[in-house]
Amino acid sequence: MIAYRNLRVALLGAGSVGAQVATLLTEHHDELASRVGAGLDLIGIAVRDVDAPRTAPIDPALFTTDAMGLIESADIVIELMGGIEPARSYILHALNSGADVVTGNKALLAAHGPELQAAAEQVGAQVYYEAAVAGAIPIIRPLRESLAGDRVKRILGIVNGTTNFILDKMDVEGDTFENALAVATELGYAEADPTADIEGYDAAQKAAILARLAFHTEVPVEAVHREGITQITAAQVSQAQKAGYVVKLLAICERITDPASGVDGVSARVYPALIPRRHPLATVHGGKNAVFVEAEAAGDLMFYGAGAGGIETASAVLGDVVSAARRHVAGGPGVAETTHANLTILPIDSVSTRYQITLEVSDAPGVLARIASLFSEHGVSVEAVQQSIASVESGTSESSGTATLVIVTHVASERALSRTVADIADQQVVVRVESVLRVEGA
Ligand SMILES: NC(=O)C1=CN([C@@H]2O[C@H](COP(=O)(O)OP(=O)(O)OC[C@H]3O[C@@H](n4cnc5c(N)ncnc54)[C@H](O)[C@@H]3O)[C@@H](O)[C@H]2O)C=CC1
Ligand SMILES: N[C@@H](CC=O)C(=O)O
Ligand code: NA
Repeated sequence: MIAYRNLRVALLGAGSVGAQVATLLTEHHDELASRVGAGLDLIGIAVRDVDAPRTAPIDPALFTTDAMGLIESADIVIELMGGIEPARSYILHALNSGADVVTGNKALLAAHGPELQAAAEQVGAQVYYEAAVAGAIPIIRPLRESLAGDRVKRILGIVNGTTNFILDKMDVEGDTFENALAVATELGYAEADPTADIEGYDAAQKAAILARLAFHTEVPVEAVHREGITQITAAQVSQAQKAGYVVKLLAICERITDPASGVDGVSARVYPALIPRRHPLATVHGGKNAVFVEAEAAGDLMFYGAGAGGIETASAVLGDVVSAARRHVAGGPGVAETTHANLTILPIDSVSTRYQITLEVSDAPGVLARIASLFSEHGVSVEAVQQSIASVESGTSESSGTATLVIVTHVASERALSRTVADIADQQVVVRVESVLRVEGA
């Protein structure tokens, strides 16, 4: 039985996700009301242009350009415009007006999360953001609530649908980067400016959010080491395939100890990495995401599903709307988030992992031994060396007198590895360092 007054829901933005949220809120009205114990009435949608053509069947009377006025009449405000301003001002206005806020805006949360959380706490409101990381996949709630009694050791995530879609198309279909990006944009996966996806900014924002929740520590997005996928070539993808790996853009959040100083802290980083094809993350195809969590007591957990897409992400948004509405009905404070652990955020230099280094070298006696000795001088242990294939296959080795060496190391520190690579690059017998890729999940 519904005893509570109907709750007034305002939506800001009617793009890929917002339009789906509006449709589901309307179509599922009665079902949601019975789950919450109160009707959820969509009272308006703030847009830039009320007359713009829409693909979703939304009542045109809901559209308004008066976002501030709409916010002031709402119990729950859903922000799905993206970007920093005016989203930040609208959310602060909503919180100060006593409304709970639901958002999928990871850019804003990564840049201004502490400010929004403080504003919410001050007025006893709550900010919900399940859609901000890995779209439809429940990962914020599991980290904030289900794993609140455990100790997370490491998170290894494919958290950007656009880049996973592109790399997967290059791997499985041999598609070009440009074509795959165009399709990902058409499917509604990409950000308004896809640079955010392909240069790793979006994944870095998500890594900052995940690390904050996992390690109870503020992690500024600027402290997340970031590399995108624009340097990944078709040749690297195909070489990885031959060697039994797949290239994935990974977000890694990890408790580590700096090998030089012994300082304990947190590493948050995003880069394209090689993963063995047998690893569960290697089977994540298309726009799908997966977050692999290693916790002290729980062991390994994997969260998998749609990381992007309008209707899929709308599911996560609606879950948050239901949580916010239930809190209104039941009363009481929301779920507390703590950043009391205050761990040191360690730079990329403090990280240790495995590496694959591809070199073009003179095809002469003693070269391999010289390269191997440089690894050993820097304390980097070599696991495997392969004399490639690529230059021989293309018939260039005989004509150019060069060979390709693919070297995989055991776990080494980033510092030792970069010194090794710098020394290798200085050798006369080395024509060029073709690529240095980290190997994860092995
Ligand atoms: N598309 C996806 O798969 C996912 C998106 N998100 C996030 O959800 C949010 C929305 O994403 P999309 O729907 O894909 O973006 P979108 O670009 O399709 O839609 C945003 C809409 O907001 C409108 N808008 C922008 N500024 C406005 C303003 N000042 N006033 C009124 N309307 C304004 C735009 O005109 C556009 O219609 C973003 O923060 C995005 O990062 C999160 C997870 C997945
Ligand atoms: N652009 C993002 C959308 C979801 O967060 C992505 O591709 O994952
Ligand atoms: Na999510």
